[in-house]
Amino acid sequence: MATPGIRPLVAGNWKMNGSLAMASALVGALKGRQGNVDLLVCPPFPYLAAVGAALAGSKLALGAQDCHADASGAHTGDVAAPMLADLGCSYVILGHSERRTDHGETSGMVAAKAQAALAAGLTAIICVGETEAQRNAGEELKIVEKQIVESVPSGANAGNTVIAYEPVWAIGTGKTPTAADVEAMHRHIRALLKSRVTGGAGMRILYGGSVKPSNAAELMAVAEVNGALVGGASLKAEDFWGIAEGAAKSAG
Ligand SMILES: O=C(CO)COP(=O)(O)O
Repeated sequence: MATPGIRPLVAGNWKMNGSLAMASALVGALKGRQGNVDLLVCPPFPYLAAVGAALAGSKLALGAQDCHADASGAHTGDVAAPMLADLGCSYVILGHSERRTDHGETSGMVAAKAQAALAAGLTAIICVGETEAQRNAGEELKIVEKQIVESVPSGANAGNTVIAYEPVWAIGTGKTPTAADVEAMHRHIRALLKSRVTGGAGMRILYGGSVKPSNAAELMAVAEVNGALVGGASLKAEDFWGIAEGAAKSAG
């Protein structure tokens, strides 16, 4: 079992993909399924309401991919955390490396967004991860530690916050770290959470980056891996479910 007592979470980050028709087909195929892992889908903002309605009565949770740090106001094009809660979201992904790169999000901004998410009653999935150059320089533990220290807000606990370790070089590339490298990073994150965060021993730490059905069981069995944040493979019901089954094996 990856961490005794922690139920795995398998989360699908659809990123900027899909259509209304695709969303409804995907959710229709997943909706009746449940196992001994928690399942979450995070569609783009425009599809949240429709996906939320389609998921009603199912065990699948709904999440968004970003929120603003303010609860309301003059921020054209942005979306506030209470709006997401209003739509039935229970999670929001924050600080994904694509947002850190595309929108210049700093860890300080991520912490402010996470604070807003927690205030709205959402669970924040805070993403961290090193670039290939940082790993080649042997700096990955230090980089991720700094991101966690600066991105996780005060008030975070095992019930309202999830950490997702996503090495940037593994996202969408088909490359994954070795199980030993994943374990070293997740153990480092666990030690950090235990020393800094209330209930850090029980906080979920997800792995993300090129997770697919064929590698899910191995990755999910690694010590201190408590589920997956899945990109490309979350767009196909059978692949996403295959990953959930891989995670369920590690759940015991
Ligand atoms: O960025 C990711 C999830 O947030 C991972 O994406 P892929 O699973 O497509 O590598």
